[in-house]
Amino acid sequence: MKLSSRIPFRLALKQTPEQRSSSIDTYQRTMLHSNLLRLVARGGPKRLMSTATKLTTVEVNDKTGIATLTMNRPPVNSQNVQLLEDLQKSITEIENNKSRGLILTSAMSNVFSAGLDIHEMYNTNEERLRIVWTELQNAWIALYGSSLPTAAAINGHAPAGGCLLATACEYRVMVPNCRIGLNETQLGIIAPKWLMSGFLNVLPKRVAERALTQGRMFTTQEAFEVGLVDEIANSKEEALEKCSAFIGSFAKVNSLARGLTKLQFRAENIKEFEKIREKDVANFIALASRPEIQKDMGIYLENLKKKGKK
Ligand SMILES: CCCCCCCCCC/C=C\CC(=O)SCCNC(=O)CCNC(=O)[C@H](O)C(C)(C)COP(=O)(O)OP(=O)(O)OC[C@H]1O[C@@H](n2cnc3c(N)ncnc32)[C@H](O)[C@@H]1OP(=O)(O)O
Repeated sequence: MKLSSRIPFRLALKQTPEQRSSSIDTYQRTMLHSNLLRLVARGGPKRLMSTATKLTTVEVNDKTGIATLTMNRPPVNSQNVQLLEDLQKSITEIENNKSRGLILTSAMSNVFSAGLDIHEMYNTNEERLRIVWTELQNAWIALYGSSLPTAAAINGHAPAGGCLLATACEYRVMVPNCRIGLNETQLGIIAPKWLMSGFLNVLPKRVAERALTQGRMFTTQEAFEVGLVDEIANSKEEALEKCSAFIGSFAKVNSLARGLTKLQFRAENIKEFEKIREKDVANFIALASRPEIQKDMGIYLENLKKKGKK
């Protein structure tokens, strides 16, 4: 089951708060049960494979059984609807193919992901905005809610939505001289709580609050010092090796117990997210449609283009 195939939230909205909370618990139980079945199924033999969607590839190492999911949308892996959908397909595939863990990385040489594709939000209609935001939510919950061990080999810059994907993983290894962070306040926008939750999981509250209010982009070294990334690697290859070593550290741990323990840690955030996900889409549409936000997006895109030409 894809975690994004979620509780029947429209039904839950018609219920009393008590009924709603019980529906959410039912969802959680269903989610844990389905992840449990997947974990039990994972006990079988490993398979070697290499597959691709339009914008992602999945390669499973036949020796370690670890899958590497690579985002490949030049020039900067900005997250359009296609990339967000392909990420979900690849995550589901990795969860179903008996892989031992998932490493997320990028095919670009200096960018992990530039976050949401701003072109997708600029000069568009409400329906498109709804699709963009829903697919971002779906991609995030598929990664954040996966019971597999997950790690990000951050081989380049990871602003905003790039940081979101990296912090949805359990472990992060980053190459030097890049930047990572949630820069939303710098753009004059407010990231919703669920979007911050991975960040809040890994940083002390005080550090997270300051970084989020400043819209701070950490250098690799700074990110390592505050704990936003776990290790620094000198190359993408080394980052992949370190991520594999992290996933390998669970080799002797019962995978069912591991996965369920992880999900218990994340259940509260997932539950909160499920409660507000529809409202969150409406909020995003309202925010992104505002004329002043549209104007700022246009200026931001122009500046990015000018910078690119320098
Ligand atoms: C203003 C946004 C308003 C949003 C409204 C509501 C949103 C509410 C909630 C917010 C949640 C998530 C938000 C996001 O994820 S928004 C995206 C934020 N991302 C950024 O700010 C990153 C911007 N990009 C960069 O800083 C740099 O590109 C880079 C990633 C550090 C890479 O630098 P580089 O020198 O290697 O490449 P560069 O020359 O800058 O870019 C190459 C081309 O790619 C285009 N481009 C870069 N980033 C984006 C992007 N996010 N969306 C679309 N296009 C992007 C850039 O314009 C260049 O294009 P061209 O070749 O000149 O045509």
